[in-house]
Amino acid sequence: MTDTPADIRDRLIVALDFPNVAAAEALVWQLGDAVSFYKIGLELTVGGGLDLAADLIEAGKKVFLDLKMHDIGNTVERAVAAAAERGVSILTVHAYPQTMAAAARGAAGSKLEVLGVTVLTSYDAADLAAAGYSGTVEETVRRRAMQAQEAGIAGVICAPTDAAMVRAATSPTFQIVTPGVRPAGADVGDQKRIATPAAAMAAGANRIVVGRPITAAAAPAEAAAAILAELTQAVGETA
Ligand SMILES: O=C(O)c1cc(=O)[nH]c(=O)n1[C@@H]1O[C@H](COP(=O)(O)O)[C@@H](O)[C@H]1O
Repeated sequence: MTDTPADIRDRLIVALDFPNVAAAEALVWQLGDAVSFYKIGLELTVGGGLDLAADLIEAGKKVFLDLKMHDIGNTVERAVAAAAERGVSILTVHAYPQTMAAAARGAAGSKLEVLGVTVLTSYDAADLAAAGYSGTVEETVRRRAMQAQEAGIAGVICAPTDAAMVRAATSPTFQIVTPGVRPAGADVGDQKRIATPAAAMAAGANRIVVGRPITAAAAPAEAAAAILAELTQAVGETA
């Protein structure tokens, strides 16, 4: 079955990494109907993002609350349950087994998709080693993806360069969402494990997260349209 234009739109999640609601709303206004899914992360949450999440949901948009939770089980379970009540579509936790199991309990019976953050896209092998891990990036991502599936959460966040390996190691319904996406020639910034929107799709990602290539573009609506066109073509090629 091929994707409708609305399905393609839902595959692009725009990261609203802004310090306040006014700046985020200005971008949402500029992007209009072209974008249906927004991510509210740490910076905007501190800047009033939870109220904006409610407004976006009210306006018919989907919201990914990127809080990367990691705490004792009781705290995570209750915080995830509270997020589910807000009507957000996606919530992140760190991909530790105890945390993911608690998150699964908190989301039980709701429509909230909990995703485990495997290895940040700003990490390479040296960063992982410096954090005290002995396995390779690939081994760590694979283990965490399998533990996410075992814990019963919806899927993971991983780099687009990991997506094919995660897809092969997990069930077809397991959700793979990839940040670290850069259209060809775009500024890489602090990301280390990146790929283009088309490559992320071809590797098996369900959705991509894009921030600065849209939010810092001179013409954000045109940048989003170009990425959507690339996704449309990539989905057509993999169908
Ligand atoms: O959980 C995330 O969304 C996330 C995980 C990860 O490994 N890497 C990563 O970049 N992100 C988020 O994805 C977005 C990427 O933004 P850009 O690098 O500006 O496209 C940011 O909001 C990050 O917080």
